Amino acid sequence: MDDRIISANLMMEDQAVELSLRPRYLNEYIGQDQVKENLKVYIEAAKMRNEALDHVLLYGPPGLGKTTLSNIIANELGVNLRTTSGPAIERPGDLAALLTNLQEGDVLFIDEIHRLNRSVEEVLYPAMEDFALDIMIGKGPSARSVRLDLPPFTLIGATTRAGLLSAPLRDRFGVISRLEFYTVDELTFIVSRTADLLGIEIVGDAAEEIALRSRGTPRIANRLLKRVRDFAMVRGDGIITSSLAEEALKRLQIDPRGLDDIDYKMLKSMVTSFRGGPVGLDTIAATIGEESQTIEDVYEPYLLQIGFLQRTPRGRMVTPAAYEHLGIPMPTDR
Ligand SMILES: Nc1ncnc2c1ncn2[C@@H]1O[C@H](COP(=O)(O)OP(=O)(O)OP(=O)(O)O)[C@@H](O)[C@H]1O
Repeated sequence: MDDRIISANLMMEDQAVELSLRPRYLNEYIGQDQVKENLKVYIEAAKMRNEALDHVLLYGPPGLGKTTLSNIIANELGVNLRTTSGPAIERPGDLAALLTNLQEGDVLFIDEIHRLNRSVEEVLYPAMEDFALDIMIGKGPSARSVRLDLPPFTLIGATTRAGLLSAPLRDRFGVISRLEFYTVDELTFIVSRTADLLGIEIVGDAAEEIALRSRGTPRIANRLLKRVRDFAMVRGDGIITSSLAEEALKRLQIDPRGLDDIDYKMLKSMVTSFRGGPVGLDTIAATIGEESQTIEDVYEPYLLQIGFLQRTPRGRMVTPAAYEHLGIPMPTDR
């Protein structure tokens, strides 16, 4: 059989599993208590008034469950969800087509909303504010604009950092919620829940073992669980015990704090080439051959969270805790 067909099938299976793992209602969504409690009130109030929920901006590092939460909001409201992403909407007409296909109360989810281009963003302003679409007819001096009414809808935007949005766009969201990294207890719960749903037997402290190395991120926790399951099937009897989990995670080169080789590369190059900093983000990126934005969105937030990195006005600095974790003595004159 054609390799591409096999991998396409595998991808579809993977996606189907992913979808079935997604919690569908707020009470199944673990953690993010503050965000959840507030959303419960806003959703309830919108339902009581029979209105569309105000527009919601969700921000936070990737894999914390922004897409999952948007699905839940639509389910809780009992409306349809249309999903798209900033880079997928190339022209104003693409957005107009999406908006005119919405039904009253529907949720439009735009992932990576900070990547919308300017001309598309401008179509979004009146749509968000007045549920209206301004269409230009003709060109040059005879051009005129026609206003088209849209059904009331809820826009949910997701982004890794709220600061990446232009101010006029950010101001048009009535609800702005930041998703936080999950605690080890919450992640342990998520790992156990996923294991249950996938019929994986996991015993003792193995779920916590995986949670500890998941960088506060459910997506990583679920991914590690699946890889550890592979080891359990091939090297053991399919049951994930604590010692098997530890062994498998070691082989996956994930250290006890969840750091991977890129974190190491970054911290070590800061230590060896820049005496631990301060050093600018772009310099770090160039030194280790990664995109600045990837470092800022994916790697740095967790390193800041666990206190291995510090942001100062003069650049990033490696902290004493990170030196200790790396087993490298800190320069005394720093
Ligand atoms: N709060 C949560 N409670 C339970 N399971 C969760 C939670 N958040 C995420 N998950 C699980 O983690 C999986 C992976 O998360 P997923 O990749 O869907 O995050 P996401 O919503 O795409 O993140 P983002 O949009 O923030 O990048 C989900 O399929 C779901 O099973």
